[in-house]
Amino acid sequence: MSDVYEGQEEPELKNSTTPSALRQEEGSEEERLETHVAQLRHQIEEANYQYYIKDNPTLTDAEYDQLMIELQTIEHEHPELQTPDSPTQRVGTGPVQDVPQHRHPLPMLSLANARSEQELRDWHKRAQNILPDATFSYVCELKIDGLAMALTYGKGRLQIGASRGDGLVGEDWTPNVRTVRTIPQKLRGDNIPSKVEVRGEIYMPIQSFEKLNEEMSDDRLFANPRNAAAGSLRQKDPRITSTRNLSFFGYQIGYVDGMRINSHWETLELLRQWGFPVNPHVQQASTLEEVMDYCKKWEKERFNLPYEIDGVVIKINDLAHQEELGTVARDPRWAIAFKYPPIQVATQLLDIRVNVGRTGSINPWAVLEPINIRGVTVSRASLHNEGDIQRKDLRIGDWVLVQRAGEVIPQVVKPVLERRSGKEEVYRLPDQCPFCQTPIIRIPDQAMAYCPNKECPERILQSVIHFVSKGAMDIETIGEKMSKQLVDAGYIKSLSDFYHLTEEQLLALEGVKKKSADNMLAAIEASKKRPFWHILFGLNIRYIGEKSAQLLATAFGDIDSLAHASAEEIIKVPGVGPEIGQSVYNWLQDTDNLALIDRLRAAGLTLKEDRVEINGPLTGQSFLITGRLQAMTRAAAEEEITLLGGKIATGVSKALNHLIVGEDPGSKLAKAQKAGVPTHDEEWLIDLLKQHRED
Ligand SMILES: NC(=O)c1ccc[n+]([C@@H]2O[C@H](COP(=O)([O-])OP(=O)(O)OC[C@H]3O[C@@H](n4cnc5c(N)ncnc54)[C@H](O)[C@@H]3O)[C@@H](O)[C@H]2O)c1
Ligand SMILES: [Zn+2]
Repeated sequence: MSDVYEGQEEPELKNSTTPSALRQEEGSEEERLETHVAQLRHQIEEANYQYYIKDNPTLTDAEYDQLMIELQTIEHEHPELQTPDSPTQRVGTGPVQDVPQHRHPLPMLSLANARSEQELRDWHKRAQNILPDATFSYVCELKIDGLAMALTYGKGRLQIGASRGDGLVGEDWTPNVRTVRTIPQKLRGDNIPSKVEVRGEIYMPIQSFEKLNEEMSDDRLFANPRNAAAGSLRQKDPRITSTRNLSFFGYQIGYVDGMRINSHWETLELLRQWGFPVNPHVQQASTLEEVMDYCKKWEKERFNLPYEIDGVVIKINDLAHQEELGTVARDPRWAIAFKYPPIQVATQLLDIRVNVGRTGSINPWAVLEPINIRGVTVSRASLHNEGDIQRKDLRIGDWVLVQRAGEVIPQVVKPVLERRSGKEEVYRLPDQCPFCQTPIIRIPDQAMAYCPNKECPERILQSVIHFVSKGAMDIETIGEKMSKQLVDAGYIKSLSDFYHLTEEQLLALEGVKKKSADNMLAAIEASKKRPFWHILFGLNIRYIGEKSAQLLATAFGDIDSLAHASAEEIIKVPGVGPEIGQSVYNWLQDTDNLALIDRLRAAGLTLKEDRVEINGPLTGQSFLITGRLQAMTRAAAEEEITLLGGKIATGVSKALNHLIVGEDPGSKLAKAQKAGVPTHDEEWLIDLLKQHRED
């Protein structure tokens, strides 16, 4: 988690307001308390800004929560210190200036937290005291770790998608929200109100988060899927949002015109009918014991989910009860979040070592005293880069907090300063690559260090392992072990050597029989037909992930056009950006790399976007778009059609299969009608794409 603490001072953590802690300071007791409260508020405001506006938290959630609890406790004990603008009274933080604002017709609230069974019981007791005669039933939901959105539909069509902001005024992100594929543009069914506001969570699946971070430069890594989701949604260019694989779960109706809904469970059912994804694990409960069981069950099972949750939300089912219970400050009384403890454990940092990545990056990693975190023994963790180690001030011998969230690789969060003995050693990156002894280079303004030696054995091995992997050349029969055997035997010095391997060579390797040698050769042969973008991805160009490889392949069509493009032209491709663009450009300026491309071409690889070869559900069909689309940009629509195998025609002819007609269509419409080409509206296209999208 490289972003934690960046540029921030360590917050002073105090757990209680014991007078002894305060007495040591100057001034009267009240003054000291006031100053302390002001400090807390300032720290929380600052953390809110970094978290909600910059999508780049400077505290861990646990640290933030601790500050908040402290402030709440003081305000509770000293009501005279409470102010209406205290962070305890408001959610989130106001919208940023240059984004259109959206005033929520009904405030978007936060949730009170329970961290133990007792706190859950206390919540229940408070509700029961207000409504002594009521028999409550509950709905239990997973607390998806994303960002809350309010989606306004008029006559069944999506009109506004807004973030929560400070609960009263949010940011209007409608064009970006439209790119989230699981959010319906149009409600389904015939039970559709004239106006309705649907609330839910936009989130990023863990897998997409990890992929995205692979493509980000190391000093811009997202701390967690929540920040990645927020950062991806809050983009000036919706085209970037559209590449980020965001998803959505609906969980509430903010308001609705002319429709009577009696329970929260009914709400969820309606949302499903209208076409919203509703989390499949929602469950009804009739007793608090059942609620507890649900909380316990998901505390364990949450690690098997493809997205992150940070707790469970419990809502009182009956909407009449909800209304009577109302809200207090920023939280409804009828709901509570049962939060899971952070998955951080302390252990000792025994050593720091480095490995070399497939692009030559020097990657330090932590050797840890083995420790069990949620059922998995962790003995090593990634440390990203030297800058990150310095920022966190990690020293060899330190006790450190390690966390493992979801499938995410274990991370060293920070040292436990209180446990320092003074014998800890400050770490410095070696001056030479430990695998080939070449002096390491550092690129100015980048946190990363690299082994520049293209013949570095470790770098070659890692690049080979990547080349044969699934998203790249998909040479299934060659795994990591075989890759190492091939490199060690000296057969593979360059990626193109794969295409000159002989059966004889393979049979000479330990444990290789004729059958497996034949299988390997067949798989290598088959890989020649891999579409261009997979090859581009397989070439181990710094920052190029699957998505950017697809974007580049679609934009340039073939390797020669890409190699002749200027850095500016590459950067201009929507979703690519300066870092990736510059990296691709630099890579293609290198004569060794160009020679590799020539050898791959000579071996028979397809280094162009052969559209017929994208064997997708739309293969063999041609499309043309005229007029303005509402839900997505034309470029995004064309890109998706292409990725599904469809072809974008250059003009109207009898051979054209589909003309998509947006708003204010041009002359193509008349031409198409004359030529008898089928025409469709945008919704038809959206349905078609939706139908064929593999998740
Ligand atoms: N690290 C930091 O610096 C920092 C700063 C600010 C906030 N935070 C984190 O954010 C929390 C406070 O944020 P918050 O005000 O969004 O409160 P919250 O996250 O505790 O709970 C409210 C939110 O839960 C979400 N949610 C997910 N699933 C839901 C469901 N099924 N039903 C209803 N809501 C659901 C919604 O987005 C809603 O807005 C803190 O406890 C802290 O963990 C951290
Ligand atoms: Zn090296």
